[in-house]
Amino acid sequence: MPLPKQIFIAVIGAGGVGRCFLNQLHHLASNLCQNPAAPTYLSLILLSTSKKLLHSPDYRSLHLGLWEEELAASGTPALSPTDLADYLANAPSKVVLVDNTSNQTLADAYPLFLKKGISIVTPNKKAFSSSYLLWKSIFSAAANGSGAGGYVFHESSVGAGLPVICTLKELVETGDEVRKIEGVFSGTMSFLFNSFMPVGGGGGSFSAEVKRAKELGYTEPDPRDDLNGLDVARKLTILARLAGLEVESPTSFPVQSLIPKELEGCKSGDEFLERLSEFDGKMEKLKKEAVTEGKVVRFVGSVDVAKKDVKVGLEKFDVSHPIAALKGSDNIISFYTKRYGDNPLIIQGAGAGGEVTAMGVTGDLIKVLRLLH
Ligand SMILES: NC(=O)C1=CN([C@@H]2O[C@H](COP(=O)(O)OP(=O)(O)OC[C@H]3O[C@@H](n4cnc5c(N)ncnc54)[C@H](OP(=O)(O)O)[C@@H]3O)[C@@H](O)[C@H]2O)C=CC1
Ligand SMILES: N[C@@H](CC=O)C(=O)O
Ligand code: NA
Repeated sequence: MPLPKQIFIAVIGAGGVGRCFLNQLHHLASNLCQNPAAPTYLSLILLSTSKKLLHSPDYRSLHLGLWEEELAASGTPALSPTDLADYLANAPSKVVLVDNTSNQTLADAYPLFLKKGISIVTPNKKAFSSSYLLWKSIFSAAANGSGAGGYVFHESSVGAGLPVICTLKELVETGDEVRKIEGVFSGTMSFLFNSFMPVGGGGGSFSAEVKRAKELGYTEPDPRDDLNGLDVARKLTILARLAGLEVESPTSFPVQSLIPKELEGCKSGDEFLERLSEFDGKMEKLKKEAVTEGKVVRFVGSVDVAKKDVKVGLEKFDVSHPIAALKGSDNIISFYTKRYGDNPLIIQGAGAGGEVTAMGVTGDLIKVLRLLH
């Protein structure tokens, strides 16, 4: 009978994605500990939001079924990344940190966690799409880079749970030549244009659809980060880097913003959402122009690897184009490579939402658990 293995899990962020991840973790933990061939005990030792912290000073497992009540009752504030790294590095077995936030300070500390042997799984794009220096520091510290530290996986940082990053990595690692990546990379933008400007006419007002996208959990915590194009620019930065381009930052190439000039000074996302309807007329005009030409408008992006060209913005499409036919929060990502020739490898499906994003995070956790065995 093999010895049971224990892995400690620390989860930061319990919002739309974090909440779904915790449910999936509960399911996974129950299954793994019952595996008679190789039982693994996943112990949740820390759970934190920006204001509250639940943690186990003696590394005993917290109750996965009761996290919500216990976190709500906690009066302890969150730990700084340095204190968090010290606490996790002292755990008596391997640790996986699950970052379900969009926090930049935490992302900046990934090299520190990895060097201490802590593995990371995350849907947070910030670490992989900020400076190229941070990208290099992460992968030179990680065991699945050129370092000796923990493992790092971030499938849900592009296309939510869709297998986008693992596919691109396999194309590259098996010696294919990736020439161009293009498509719809934002669940929010896809939802907005599919519902505001559907093929066949109709659709709600643009500002009402933005509010709906937020309610459905598709947007970033602040929806302006979607509408300014930066979320798509971050995803393309990640894909371009994986395809071999040294993209310096998500602002080092052309990105079209849909934020009206007059609203650039809004103090909060809520103020922005309140005032957005003042600009619905502008979006209606865009819709009318496209309809007159028998087309629809969609928010797309592309990486041309040979030309080292990355761009993000609005484009018009014939109503018969596959991009015009997308539904809901669907992403569509086409990889043009030497091996696939003129018929690209295409990945399509929901590109935002708590459950599908958490699936990518839980899938990454399973990959780390296999490597830690
Ligand atoms: N939603 C989606 O469809 C997708 C999301 N993602 C990514 O997943 C991540 C989470 O998104 P989502 O769940 O929608 O966002 P939410 O805003 O719903 O949740 C964010 C969570 O992170 C917590 N948090 C923020 N800052 C900190 C901090 N400094 N320390 C501890 N906790 C913190 C928040 O706590 P508090 O409430 O106290 O602020 C909250 O619990 C983001 O990086 C997003 O880009 C990726 C793909 C798809
Ligand atoms: N806000 C993002 C969430 C996933 O990355 C999107 O809408 O695609
Ligand atoms: Na993905």
